Amino acid sequence: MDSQAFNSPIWIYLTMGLLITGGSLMRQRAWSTSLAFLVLLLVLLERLCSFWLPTPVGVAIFGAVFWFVIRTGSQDKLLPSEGKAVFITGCDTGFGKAAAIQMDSLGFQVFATVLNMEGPGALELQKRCSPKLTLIQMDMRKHEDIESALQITKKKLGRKGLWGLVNNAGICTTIGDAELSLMSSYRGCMEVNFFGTINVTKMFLPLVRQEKGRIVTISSPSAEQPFPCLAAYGSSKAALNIFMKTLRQELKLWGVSVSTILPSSYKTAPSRDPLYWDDQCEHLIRNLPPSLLEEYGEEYVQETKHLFQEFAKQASEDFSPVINRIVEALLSSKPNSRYYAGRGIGLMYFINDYLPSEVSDRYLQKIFLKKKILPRALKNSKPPS
Ligand SMILES: NC(=O)C1=CN([C@@H]2O[C@H](COP(=O)(O)OP(=O)(O)OC[C@H]3O[C@@H](n4cnc5c(N)ncnc54)[C@H](O)[C@@H]3O)[C@@H](O)[C@H]2O)C=CC1
Ligand SMILES: C[C@]12CC(=O)[C@H]3[C@@H](CCC4=CC(=O)CC[C@@]43C)[C@@H]1CC[C@@H]2C(=O)CO
Repeated sequence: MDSQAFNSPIWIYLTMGLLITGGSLMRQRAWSTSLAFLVLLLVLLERLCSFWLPTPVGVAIFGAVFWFVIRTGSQDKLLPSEGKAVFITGCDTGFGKAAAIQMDSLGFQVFATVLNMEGPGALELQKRCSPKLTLIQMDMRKHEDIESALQITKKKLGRKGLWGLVNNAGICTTIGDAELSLMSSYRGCMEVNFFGTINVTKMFLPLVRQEKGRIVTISSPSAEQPFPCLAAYGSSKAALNIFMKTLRQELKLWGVSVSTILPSSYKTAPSRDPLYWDDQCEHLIRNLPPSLLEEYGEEYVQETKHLFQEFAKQASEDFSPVINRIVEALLSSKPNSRYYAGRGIGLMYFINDYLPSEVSDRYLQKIFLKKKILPRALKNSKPPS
């Protein structure tokens, strides 16, 4: 093919279209026959745009139409919710409480666990939800609590199994550099986010297998991307992610679907409470080895806390993207293995998946914590070349 053939905008559109197609289909797992149809649509659309429109306008229209086709083409049908039993952890606050209320309103038989049966979250659930909802006290660090929750659930279900298990509960015990984070913080995150979640999953799996149901786990992009100062939390979620990916493969035989939800940043309990992070920061400074505190400096640790508290102010207060994804993962006729929930998450993953790590690392540092203070020991030394 001579070089003239490549001066047509077709190659720009086609490359862009296939890149968007590939990325979006991978995201949506829409491995449907629409691929051939979509490629033909790309070529036809390009001919129309390149004949009658200047390239930038043509690319813009082409991109908009293509995105619309992808978005509508990948919506699956939803199964009925009436009478389906769902067990959801961490309903005192945040996504868990909102999801329990939403699922109860959709007719699910909800088993909602809370840490504090007399807390405001539990009282709100009792007030707002139907009598079908069962509140259960459960600290997922305690095997006996999980066992008790399982017995209560089984007694209520009778001969029925469990359609859905929503692993929502999770904590972030510290915001700090990986080197500065205390081992107690690493263990605290692992105890709840990993060991607690897999213990609940293993104990409730027989009930879910009985219904050929769904397991939905709320993870975090910090499990897959190096968010600064979230090594303890991100590591625990990374361990959880690989557990769920493995489980998804192994449970196909049983007809059980396993999905992971990856939310962006939301103003739930941890982000709402600056005092929580003041305490975390004071605890860290009190417990750091003196030599390490000397090398980094207290002002460096305090800056991290202040930047995080500033970041938390811009977190979204509308939880509906997450709640809608949870319901979709429970009721879709073809649930995805992964769901992104929130603004900017697609771009974040595009940068992470397709651009050099230098770019994606810098992007994360820009969007999350724009640190300006250097560790004390570096202030007098030459910057690395
Ligand atoms: N808020 C956000 O920006 C994001 C949150 N997530 C994840 O969403 C999930 C829900 O968290 P949020 O609603 O944001 O925060 P949240 O703090 O409002 O809710 C966490 C829930 O977990 C429960 N919990 C904590 N320790 C527990 C334990 N030992 N046993 C049983 N339950 C326990 C709490 O009572 C609370 O109800 C978590 O897994 C979190 O990692 C993921 C990405 C973003
Ligand atoms: C840790 C926590 C939940 C998260 O996963 C977010 C984090 C703030 C920075 C983020 C931005 C994103 O776009 C993806 C999610 C996240 C890594 C949040 C700070 C407090 C949240 C928490 O404690 C959850 O239990």
